[in-house]
Amino acid sequence: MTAQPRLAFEGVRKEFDVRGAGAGQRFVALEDFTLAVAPGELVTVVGPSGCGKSTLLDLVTGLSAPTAGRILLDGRPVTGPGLDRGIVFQQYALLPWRSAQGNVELGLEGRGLRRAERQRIAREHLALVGLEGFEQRYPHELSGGMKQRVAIARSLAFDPEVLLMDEPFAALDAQTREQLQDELLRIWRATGKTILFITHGIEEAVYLGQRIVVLTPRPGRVRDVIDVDLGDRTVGSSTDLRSDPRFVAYRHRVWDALHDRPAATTVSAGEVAAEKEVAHV
Ligand SMILES: Nc1ncnc2c1ncn2[C@@H]1O[C@H](COP(=O)(O)OP(=O)(O)OP(=O)(O)O)[C@@H](O)[C@H]1O
Repeated sequence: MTAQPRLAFEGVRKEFDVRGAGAGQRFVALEDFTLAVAPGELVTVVGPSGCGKSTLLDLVTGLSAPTAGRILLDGRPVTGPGLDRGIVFQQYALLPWRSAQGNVELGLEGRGLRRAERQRIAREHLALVGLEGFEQRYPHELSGGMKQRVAIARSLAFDPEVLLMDEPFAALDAQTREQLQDELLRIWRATGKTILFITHGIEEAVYLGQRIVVLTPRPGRVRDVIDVDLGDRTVGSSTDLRSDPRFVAYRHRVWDALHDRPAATTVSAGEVAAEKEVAHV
C-alpha cells in the first residue's frame, strides 16, 4: 500500500488486569496486531469468541487505549472518541422515545447545525438505508432489520471517516441478515466509506470483505489476511455468489485459518469442495 492508510494498527497490544482467580496477573487480549486499511476499503475481521474483536473496536473508537503500539487515523494517533469514527453495534442502541428521524438527528445535535439542516441530513440518510416513508416511526414500530438500518443511518449521518461495525447483523434472522449484507455493500459503494466489520460468521466475512483478517484465540493475533477476489459482486445475486466455487474456496480457507490448519491444506480458488457450515467457531 503506497498511499497513507485511512486506519493503521501498529503492533497493537492490549492487556487487562485479571480479577478473581489469578488476580494480580495481566491477561493479554490482543497481541502485535498490525494492519493497514486503505481509504474506501471494506475489511472484515473474523475470529473465535473471546479473541479480542470487541477489544479491537474499543481501541479504534478510543474508548480504551493500547497497552503498547498505536492506532493511526489518517496518520494521526487515536487518543479518544471522535466523530471521525461511526460505530454500529449488534444492539441497535436507539432511543425508544425518539422516532427514526429523531434518532438519526441525535448524532447531529451539538454540531451547531440548524434544525432544518439536521432534518434534511437525517431524511437523506434514512433514504440511503431504504427507510423513506418510515421517518416518523418509533423503534417499537420497526422490525429488527429496520432498527439496524436506522442505526447505520445515524452512524453515517455525521459523515465519519471510518465506519466500525461490531457484529451488526448477528441478532437478525438469516434472511434479513443477507438482505442487510447486500444493503451494506450498496451503501458502501454509494458512500465510499472505509469500513471495519467485525463478525463471527465465516460466510459473512467472505461475502462482505475485500480483505479478511483472521484472528487467533487468546491472545488475538493476526493469523492470516486474505484478499478476496470474487469478480463483479452484483448486489442481489447473493444466492448465486454463495454457491460459487470461488466463494466456497474462500470459506474453506478462512475455516482452515480459524482452525489453525496450515495454508497448504486449503483448497485453491476455483476448486469445488464439500461445504462446511461453521457459523460459530
Ligand atoms: N475490561 C476487561 N477486563 C478484563 N478482561 C477483558 C476486558 N474486556 C475484555 N476482556 C477479555 O479479553 C478477551 C477478549 O474479549 P473481547 O470481548 O474483545 O472478545 P470478542 O472476540 O469480541 O468475543 P465475542 O466474539 O464473544 O464477542 C476476553 O477473554 C475477555 O474476557
